[in-house]
Amino acid sequence: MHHWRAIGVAAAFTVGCTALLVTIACFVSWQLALKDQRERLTLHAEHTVQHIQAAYQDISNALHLADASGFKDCSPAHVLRLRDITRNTVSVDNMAYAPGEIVECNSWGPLTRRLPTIPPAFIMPDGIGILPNWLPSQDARGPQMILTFAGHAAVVDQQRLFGAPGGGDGLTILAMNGVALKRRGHTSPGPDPAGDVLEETARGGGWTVTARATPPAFGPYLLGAWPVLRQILPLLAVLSAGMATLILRARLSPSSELKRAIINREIVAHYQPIVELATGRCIGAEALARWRRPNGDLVRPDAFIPLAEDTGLIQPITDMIVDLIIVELGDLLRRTPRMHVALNLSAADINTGRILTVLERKLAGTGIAPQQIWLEATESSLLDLEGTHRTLAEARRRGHWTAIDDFGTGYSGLQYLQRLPIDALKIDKSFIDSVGTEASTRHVTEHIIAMAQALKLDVIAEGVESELQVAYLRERQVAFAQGWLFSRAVPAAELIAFCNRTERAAASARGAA
Ligand SMILES: Nc1nc2c(ncn2[C@@H]2O[C@@H]3COP(=O)(O)O[C@H]4[C@@H](O)[C@H](n5cnc6c(=O)[nH]c(N)nc65)O[C@@H]4COP(=O)(O)O[C@H]3[C@H]2O)c(=O)[nH]1
Repeated sequence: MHHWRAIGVAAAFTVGCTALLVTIACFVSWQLALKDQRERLTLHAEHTVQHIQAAYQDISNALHLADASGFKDCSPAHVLRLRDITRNTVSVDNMAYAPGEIVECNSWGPLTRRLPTIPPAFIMPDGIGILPNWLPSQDARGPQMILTFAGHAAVVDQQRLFGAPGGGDGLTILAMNGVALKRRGHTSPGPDPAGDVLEETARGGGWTVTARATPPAFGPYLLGAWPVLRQILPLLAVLSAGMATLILRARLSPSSELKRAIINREIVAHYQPIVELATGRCIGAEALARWRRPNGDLVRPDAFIPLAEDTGLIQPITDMIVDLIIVELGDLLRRTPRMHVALNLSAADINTGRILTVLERKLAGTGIAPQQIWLEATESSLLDLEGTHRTLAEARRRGHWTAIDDFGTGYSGLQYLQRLPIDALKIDKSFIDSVGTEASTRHVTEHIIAMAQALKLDVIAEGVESELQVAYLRERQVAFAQGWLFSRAVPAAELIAFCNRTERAAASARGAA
């Protein structure tokens, strides 16, 4: 179920990621298109400036030629001269003579209707006046530009003047020397009233030209780009699926699952009672970690403690068990000072001694005495003898009891035991199992008990499952035991009930005696 959910998440991730990648690709290509348009706009403005400069040179020559001709009378010779100049100047459509308030003649001859002159919008440094946006009539030719000098005027097609190469594609010249330009088909100068616009300005030879374009909006651009996008879509989907697989693998790896379990506080503690064989009373319990999965399954420590030890996750687990002991058994321990809880330590906890400061910090102010927390080190984890010695000695100095767990499964001999600062020894279940059997280990069991007693260590038998084993242990003065015969590892509430029950039973046995 858990995996199906993860696969569902991965599928959703793939779709989401593909959509995101498509959006990013579209956005980036849209931005590139805008950048490209901006560059073309700049180029267009620069070309226009160059074009105007060249055309202006021509027009200026034409005006100076007209002036130099000396004609000021609109005589046929004057008109002929104007016609000649017009024909020989590419940019100029017509030449006129207007020394006062009306235009007197042009290259076609004297004017038959009265046409008043209009003052220029601005004057260039060389004295030529310029009037853009002149519409002689509502004819289809569009706005004209009039350049005047010493009574003569040159009429120029404004659109042709600004029709520099590099234009097109919706690029237009918006203004010249600060004057907004009318375009063909537009009745008023200036930008379109709505929408985003891009504008770029270029300067040169006394001319300032602003070019303008309407950039494509994101939505319409996408529609245009869809055929290309469709081609790369499978590639993006494969890329997303690859990423989803990698993430899924990392998420489903046992160590990341365990890490998540720790963060989600899925690690819980069960407690197995330790009983005094002489009275049957509960004298304490061993805290044993369990992993309660979100679906309620309880995972045994053998399935995750080795992984936790390998991946450095054992220390947060130990800390979590300490927290649980304080919260769940705090009341019991405060009420019954002779009771203890045994905490399993990992090799890392023992070698570094870190657990001692953790315990000191966590126990402070709880009313739980250090001697109520027994520290168990498995025999197989005692690799670093010096570190172990230091930590166990310091633990005892702080008041904790120390015990060797699973004794007999490693290679420790009497000499080794003698040197370790410990209070108790737990005999591994495999030796207790041999009691009453013909197994060769049964002699070792005898030997371990004798050895522990010789060293004046408390002995706790682990994995006691039968009365026969109890009788055997009693006979050899083994004081304490734990095992399924008494109780399995149970949640805190059941442990407390078990201890109360054994306490009442022991009291009534004492009363009866
Ligand atoms: N068949 C049988 N089994 C019995 C009987 N009595 C007790 N047991 C089991 O024997 C194990 C005793 O714990 P252990 O030797 O410390 O061995 C523990 C301990 O080494 C490790 N462990 C458990 N909790 C922690 C922890 O919080 N930290 C560390 N570092 N190790 C832990 O995992 C090991 C296994 O723990 P569990 O699976 O809980 O298994 C427990 C307990 O449930 C019995 O009569 N019959």
